[in-house]
Amino acid sequence: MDALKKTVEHQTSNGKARDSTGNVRFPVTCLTVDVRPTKSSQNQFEAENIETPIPESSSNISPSSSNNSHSSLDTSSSQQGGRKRSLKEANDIDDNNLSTTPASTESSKASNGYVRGLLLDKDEGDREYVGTEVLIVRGGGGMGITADGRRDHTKDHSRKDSTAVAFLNNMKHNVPINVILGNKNKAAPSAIPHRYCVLDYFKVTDIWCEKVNGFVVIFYRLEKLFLDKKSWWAPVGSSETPTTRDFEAKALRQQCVTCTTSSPQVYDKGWMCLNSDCSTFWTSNGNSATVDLTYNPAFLHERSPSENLAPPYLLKPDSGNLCLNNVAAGITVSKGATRGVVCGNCDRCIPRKYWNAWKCATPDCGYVLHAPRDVLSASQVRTNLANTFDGPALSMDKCDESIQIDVEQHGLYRLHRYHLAPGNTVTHIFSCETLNSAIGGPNELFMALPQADLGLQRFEMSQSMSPGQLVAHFSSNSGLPYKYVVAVDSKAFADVPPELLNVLKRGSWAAKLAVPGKQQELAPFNEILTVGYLESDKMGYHDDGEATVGPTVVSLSLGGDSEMKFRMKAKFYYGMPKRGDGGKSPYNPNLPIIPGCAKPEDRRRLNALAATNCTPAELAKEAKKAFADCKATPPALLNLKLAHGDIVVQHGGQVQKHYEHCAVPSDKLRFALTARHIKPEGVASEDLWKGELPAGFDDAANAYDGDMALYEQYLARLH
Ligand SMILES: O=C(O)CCC(=O)C(=O)O
Ligand SMILES: [Fe+2]
Repeated sequence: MDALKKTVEHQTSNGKARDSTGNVRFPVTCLTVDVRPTKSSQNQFEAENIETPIPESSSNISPSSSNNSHSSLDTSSSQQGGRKRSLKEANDIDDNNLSTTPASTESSKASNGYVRGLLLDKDEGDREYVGTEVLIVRGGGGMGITADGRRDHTKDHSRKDSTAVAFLNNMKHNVPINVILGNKNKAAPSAIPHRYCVLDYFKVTDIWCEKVNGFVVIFYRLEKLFLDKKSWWAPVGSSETPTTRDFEAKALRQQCVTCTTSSPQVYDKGWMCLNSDCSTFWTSNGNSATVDLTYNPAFLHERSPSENLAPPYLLKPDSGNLCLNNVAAGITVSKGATRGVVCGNCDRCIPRKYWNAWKCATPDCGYVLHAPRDVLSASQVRTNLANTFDGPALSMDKCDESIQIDVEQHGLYRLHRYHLAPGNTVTHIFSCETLNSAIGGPNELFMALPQADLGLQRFEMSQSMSPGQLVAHFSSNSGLPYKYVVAVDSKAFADVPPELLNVLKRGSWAAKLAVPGKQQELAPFNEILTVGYLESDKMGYHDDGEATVGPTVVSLSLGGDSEMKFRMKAKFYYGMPKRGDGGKSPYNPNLPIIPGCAKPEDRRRLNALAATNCTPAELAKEAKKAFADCKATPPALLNLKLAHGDIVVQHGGQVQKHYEHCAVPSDKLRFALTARHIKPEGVASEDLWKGELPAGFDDAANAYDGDMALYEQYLARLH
């Protein structure tokens, strides 16, 4: 049975899409939707932002036909990113090619050189055309703010740009594109019923160059792949699809006498050479083309026969049921399954907001599709089985030379304590196979968690440019309510599955090892945040330094591997919030020079200069010179390679104040269970009971002891 799963990840375009008011003008971008069918013909959308602004319509032809079926994409799609970061930061997982802010070039690479889908939404500029069977769209990139303050083309497009190469590949290899229309598109021939609606499959028929604002811009003509049915977006009352078509009727195509390139007659004013390399490009009788152009009706009316090639999957499902039970284990955690499905009742696209189900948000629809609960073992989701020895694990962590490390062994656990500042540490406690497979250990915990009713869901980002946008990872809170960017309800410890209390005990054990001799500083943990990462989910850079949270944060990692990276916040790394922003955030001589920061010698020199009576402009000039060769984003100074069963303890206010961390899982399913001490004074009195632990929980006899008996057994085997 075919069904459709789709999503669009809305991503900012690295600040480029902000208008003069500083608001992100979303969506000015065109998202390519990478559509990949699975074995079971479930159709899956994976979106990539190809940053293609679409110009406004200048003309419309009268539409044809009638069929009101449509599929829609919900705006509440998931966002790569994390808990409490700004969107800028959410998109800012910088090093090791982990950028989540692809420029158009990167997107095309990610689509393997083909355009899989095209989103046409809020548009700008001229000459966009959205007909019922033909589209004319402008390629992305090359936009900027003009001297008179308008957003327009400020750079030439090149046929070598990855977007252009991808469209050309689609045209030459006859690969269809799934087109989605947003309801902010002014060129749409009829009202678009949902925020995003799937139009149909289209093929690329022509690619040519024009001039917009004096710059070369590449245009694409797309034609509906199958012409037998009236397009659902045709205006009501428009004529039906003709039963016969004249496929021979073509617009004029003429070879240029200067460059011999053939161009179609796109505009009714007459033919022009549309090869941007030609000296006669975009001229008519020796004069540059005017701007008040209307399309050549013959070019718009051209049609080519439907292809013999059937599309790889149905864009609109013929049934709402996904046969997920019949497919390989892991489908519900694979990237495709992290996306939306089309509602079986009302065609709306439903994001996977809940761990266990897709639930349609259309009022009174009531459609729910349950995600089967695959019971996966940790070894099924781990691709890198490096830490699967019986004895203490090997370390693969990396850290900057400024960071001192204590290496210890506690039973079968290896412990690395990284000193970011005196009394401020990040401790990595490495597990191993013997510990993981112990009774009540990480293997059991990992298999039990997805079955437990933790209420995991993707919450809405409060700072999203697109209301309703969801964070990428699933989370649920237990114990005292933990307030960060998303409003997460909390389950009382009295009501949580025993596995979470087991995690809490392990966390307390780990914190005592990580922060030796400071037992009195360790306020008891009274909250656990469970974060579930499906394939490709990650958490962007953020800190855990909320005022209501104690100084010790401990996380247990279960399932897939992950990197956990720590970097200094830009302000502390460079001595200014952001390097190279034209002096808007000037160098601040009062910030501490922390070991591991960029150019400490220059910082000292700048600070000495600041202590003289130099002007702010002189200081800014010197700072600009000193940091001219620095990358804009600080590098990770500590990169922990977390494996199943590993525990990380962050301790000390400066870890959160001066540094930020991110989690980048590499496998299909991972949980991070993070315990904190929430200061009760910030919690509403009616919620305080939620943090109360069952009687006997704190008894020494019930505490986790680091599985010391297993260590003894291992030693006995060694000797
Ligand atoms: O996924 C992880 O290991 C880290 C999670 C985290 O940083 C957090 O929940 O604050
Ligand atoms: Fe965190």
